[in-house]
Amino acid sequence: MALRLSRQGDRALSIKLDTISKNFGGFTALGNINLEIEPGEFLALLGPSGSGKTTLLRIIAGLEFPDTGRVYYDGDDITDLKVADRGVGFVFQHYALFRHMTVADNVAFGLTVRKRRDRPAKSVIQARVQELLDLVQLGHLGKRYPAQLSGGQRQRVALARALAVEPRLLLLDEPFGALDARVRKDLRRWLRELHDSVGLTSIFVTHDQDEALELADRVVVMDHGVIEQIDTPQKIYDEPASAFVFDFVGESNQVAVTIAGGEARLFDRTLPLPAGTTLPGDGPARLFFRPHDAEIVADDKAGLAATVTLTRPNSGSIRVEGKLDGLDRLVEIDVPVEGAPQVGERIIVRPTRVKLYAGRAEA
Ligand SMILES: Nc1ncnc2c1ncn2[C@@H]1O[C@H](COP(=O)(O)OP(=O)(O)OP(=O)(O)O)[C@@H](O)[C@H]1O
Repeated sequence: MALRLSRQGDRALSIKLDTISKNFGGFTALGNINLEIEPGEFLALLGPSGSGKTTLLRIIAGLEFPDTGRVYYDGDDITDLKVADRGVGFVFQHYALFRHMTVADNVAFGLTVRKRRDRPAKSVIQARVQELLDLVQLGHLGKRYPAQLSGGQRQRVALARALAVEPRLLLLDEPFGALDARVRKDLRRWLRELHDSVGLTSIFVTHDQDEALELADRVVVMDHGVIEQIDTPQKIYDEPASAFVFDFVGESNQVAVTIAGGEARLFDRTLPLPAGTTLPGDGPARLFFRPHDAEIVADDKAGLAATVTLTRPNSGSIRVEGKLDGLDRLVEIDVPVEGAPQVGERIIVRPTRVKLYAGRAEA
């Protein structure tokens, strides 16, 4: 079916945030945020609870106003424009459907509440609602009430409702947060397809790194009201810009070392590092590596000594957990099933790919 919605592709909005900050009382929720979003981009705002994601999304929407800085849509300064005048679609986790209205009436809501002169004819609204329900694959459920739907179906209705007003920008705040893992995964893939077929600009808030990495064209990693990194999912994972990003995105091991004279030192010896590793300046540093970027070697000078505390299957390999010698830290690595060590065995772990960041670990 040809979708009229697909015409929005050429209308997708570009957004620019210029030195946005926001305080609540004495607390800085956002500090000097600069961000440019391309038309048609699918952007994830990723960060731990309280990092400022929702506040930033609300400022982009016009539900909240920044203390300083400007917001531009397609180059126009709309910082002071009210939410109702911005033409934005929302899907929020707790933004429930109207219980007393059918699914079709819920989807039609944004159109039926328009002033008479802007309101499409009843037959046009009906056709549009049907088209949207087909788009979210609920074409046969228009007469049902929200209580008669599953959680995933309700979120799809919420999306159809958000799209009904032909937004140029879709904002989603943890829209699948309350759903079980399986449904979340299905809806995620489906949402990405929907974004591509409708062709709008979408911004998605999540604290789930898998969701951000799987869905987004680019990921904005936030912590304490500042942006730590803006990059493609691949780069966020492979080239984390800070210790925070390395730790927050993906599984990681961390060891405190000291950099001196172009070497990384642990206790009284030099730790051999993979060729090409970039070292920070002299002083305390944090060494990170991912569980799949390590191997077990025989040479006890070639890596970190540990005692195996646990082994378990992990999608085709064996996850080995060990306690590092002399450190109050566990290490986790993935090794081939063949020749995997036993609990209690002493092993030497050699990281094959590491990142080092200046500074000490937070307590
Ligand atoms: N209206 C408000 N009044 C006071 N403080 C607020 C207000 N809104 C947000 N905050 C504070 O600002 C900080 C950022 O909140 P925000 O909701 O943006 O974070 P978040 O990253 O979306 O977190 P979560 O994932 O838990 O939703 C938090 O410490 C929060 O308590």
